[in-house]
Amino acid sequence: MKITGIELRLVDLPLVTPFQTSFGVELSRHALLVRAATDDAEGWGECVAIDDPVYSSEYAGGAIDVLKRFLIPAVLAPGRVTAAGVAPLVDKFKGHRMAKAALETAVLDAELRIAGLPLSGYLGGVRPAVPVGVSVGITDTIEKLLDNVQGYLDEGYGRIKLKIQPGWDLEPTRAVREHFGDDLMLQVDANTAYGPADLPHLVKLDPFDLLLIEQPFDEEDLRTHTRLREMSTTPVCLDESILSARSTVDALAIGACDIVNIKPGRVGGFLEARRIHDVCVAHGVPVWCGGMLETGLGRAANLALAALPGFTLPGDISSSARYFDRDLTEPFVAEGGMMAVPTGPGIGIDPDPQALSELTTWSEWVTA
Ligand SMILES: O=C(O)CCC(=O)N[C@@H](C(=O)O)c1ccccc1
Repeated sequence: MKITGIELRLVDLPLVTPFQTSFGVELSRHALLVRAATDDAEGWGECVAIDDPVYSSEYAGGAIDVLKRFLIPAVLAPGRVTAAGVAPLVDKFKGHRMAKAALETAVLDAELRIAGLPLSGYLGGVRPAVPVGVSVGITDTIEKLLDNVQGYLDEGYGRIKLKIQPGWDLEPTRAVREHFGDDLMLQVDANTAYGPADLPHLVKLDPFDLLLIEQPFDEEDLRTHTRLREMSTTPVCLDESILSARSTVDALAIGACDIVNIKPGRVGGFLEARRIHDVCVAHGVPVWCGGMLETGLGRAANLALAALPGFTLPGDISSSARYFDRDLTEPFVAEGGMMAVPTGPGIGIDPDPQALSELTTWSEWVTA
């Protein structure tokens, strides 16, 4: 496939409410989009890097720079490219998995649109709809948290994920469990906010019968995750530590997790995400699809991945309205805790031209 040009575009989607995690408060989603133009179709990729390098080392400004100066020229140089050929072309540039993922996805989307093949079918999806949950940010009070959770349950979400951090963990988790009962599918996400000294404290989450505790310790500290699994009955899930199929094998080999959160943007794209899925299925480890406040473009692609057989736990693929008054695309809506997998070619959805135009804050064409 010949790519005639690549467009980088920043869009600014205000969040309906501030989203507080252990690493900061998001007020709006500044998403970096990559559009691959060919004579027969265009493909879209969404870079999940946020504004500041506080979730991982990547950030939107750095992704723009590495895409413009290194990744895009490497992919355009041969004159023709396939999606499977993107990773080998950019492998010499270390890291920058989120930037690489957006570029690979744009090329893959264009390729599949030309072939008339939905991303889900291409990846090996087996479900027409997938279970989805919702991520609930840290709030000022327990009462506000309970109101927020009630609101999401009223919208039909079956799984609740609570953000936790030191000082906001046992009490909010206990309050939600006691208020909504034992049947609620409930999990927590610490985003690396704890250290080895917190092991005895985190074991106190066991009585709340959580689905999992997500990434309590540093991305590079697999051993303390292993130690927590030895001390606690709550399944341990990794997020930030899972960068590739190789790092997944290492994490499983030392018993660092029971469950894996797969985010295609974090691991370099959907092809590596599928490899991680396959490694986990081979080890009997359940996976679910994490979210990074994606617009409908990234949400559509995540739904395709979540249709693979090993994705047996609800993903963070909430309705567009959970985050945005106005999405870039037709809004995604969860019904009864489920969301339909797009069936159109490629990611199966296009940005609304007016929304794209009005929400764009910057764009630039990069050609060979
Ligand atoms: O529903 C979503 O898209 C967000 C789910 C979520 O909580 N993502 C968290 C995470 O750590 O997993 C996150 C949010 C913003 C930025 C980075 C990470």
